[in-house]
Amino acid sequence: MAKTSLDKSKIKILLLEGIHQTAVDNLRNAGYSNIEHLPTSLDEAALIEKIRDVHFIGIRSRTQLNERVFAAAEKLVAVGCFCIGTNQVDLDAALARGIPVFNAPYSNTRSVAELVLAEAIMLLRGIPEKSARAHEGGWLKSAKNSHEARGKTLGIVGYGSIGSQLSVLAESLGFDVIYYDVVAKLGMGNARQVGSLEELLAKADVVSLHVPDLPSTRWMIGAEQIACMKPGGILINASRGSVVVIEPLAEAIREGRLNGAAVDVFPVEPKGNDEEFESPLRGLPNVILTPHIGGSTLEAQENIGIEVSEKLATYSDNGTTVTSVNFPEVALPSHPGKHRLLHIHDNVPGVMSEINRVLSENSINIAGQYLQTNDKVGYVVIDVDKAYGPQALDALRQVAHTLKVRVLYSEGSQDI
Ligand SMILES: NC(=O)C1=CN([C@@H]2O[C@H](COP(=O)(O)OP(=O)(O)OC[C@H]3O[C@@H](n4cnc5c(N)ncnc54)[C@H](O)[C@@H]3O)[C@@H](O)[C@H]2O)C=CC1
Ligand SMILES: O=C(O)CCC(=O)C(=O)O
Repeated sequence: MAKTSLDKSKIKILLLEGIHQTAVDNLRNAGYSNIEHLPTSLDEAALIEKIRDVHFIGIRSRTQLNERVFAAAEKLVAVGCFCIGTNQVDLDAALARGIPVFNAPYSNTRSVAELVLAEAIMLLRGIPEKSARAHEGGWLKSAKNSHEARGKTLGIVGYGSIGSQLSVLAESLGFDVIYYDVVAKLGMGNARQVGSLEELLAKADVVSLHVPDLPSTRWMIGAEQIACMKPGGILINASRGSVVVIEPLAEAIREGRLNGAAVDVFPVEPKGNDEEFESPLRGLPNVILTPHIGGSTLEAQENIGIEVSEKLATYSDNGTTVTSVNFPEVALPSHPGKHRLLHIHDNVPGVMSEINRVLSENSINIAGQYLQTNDKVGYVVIDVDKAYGPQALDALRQVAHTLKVRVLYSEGSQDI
């Protein structure tokens, strides 16, 4: 009997952190029924236990997929980050096991930009403090430290998707926009790139951070940088908690050197809504603290659910890895009537000739072959006319430097 693929109902999908229902619906419509959908993240011990028989996992920013978790994930085929940032995933550990990681690079961009703009206006007017006082029965009617946005300088650090979207919205409200980025970028509208972080900090009334978590951005705003900011300046961080050293920021607010701050992301964030949030910023005047909700709008979450689940289903069904953040990108046609082999291996010389030797020795004629590599991994997809026999598959798995082999039969179901 011809070898048959693993039934889709046996492909186990684990979705954590309250990923939007659109993801579940989309995966079900694509034929995947074995879906566990949990509202929270899992701690490392629970995750290690659960991930052993999982083929696809979906997470947001809270779940840490580290080397120890990947080591336990014996059946894992792909990871979906239902967010922009992928710093919570050890991308090299995934790559070393032949596991592509996908994300949603644009779906919550607008949500973050809108929140930051609103916060800039609220902080320029001292609203957090005035509102808190009114809630307590006080009446802080005063124009002291209250400013229009018009004509103020907004300094954006990291002029990528969010930074540039914010730039457009802010300019339409009358901000003068300057930005600092390590890459030369064309400014939107009248926005101007400045040559250094120090220059931006010295010129901006409001500084907003939109860099990814990288070794080069870790703690990039500390005491020295805060001291470079304009007296009475405002700092907004909706990027990552590793970008700003919190204590000097708190001190600058306490001493009145800065007029306000909005912080959405923290060095340590509660693991769930039941855990207490602790921060030196708690209780400080004109400081907006939000629980990492920059991208948490219904619109963004709905779109992210669709986008990332589609990427997972497409990879599962036909091997396409386009937009993966750690993997060689291959765009594949559908393969009616063909049997598709996915071979993932260390990118070292000689692997392709070994694969082709095995195919030739087993009289397997190649109908299509698609190869991409990155500096660590090679990903080759081979379509053939007849089913791979167990002997050929075993030989392909034995090829030195093989990381993972999967077969997708033309019916669309697969052998994992
Ligand atoms: N608070 C929240 O809920 C959310 C937070 N984020 C965070 O925002 C970050 C930015 O998102 P996008 O704009 O989509 O990313 P992006 O990749 O489009 O833009 C990042 C920009 O930062 C620049 N950059 C990198 N290193 C830099 C450095 N040392 N100094 C100055 N610029 C530097 C890059 O060249 C790039 O232009 C994400 O990586 C994520 O961590 C994203 C979405 C939601
Ligand atoms: O929605 C989330 O959990 C995280 C949002 C975020 O920080 C991102 O998209 O990078």
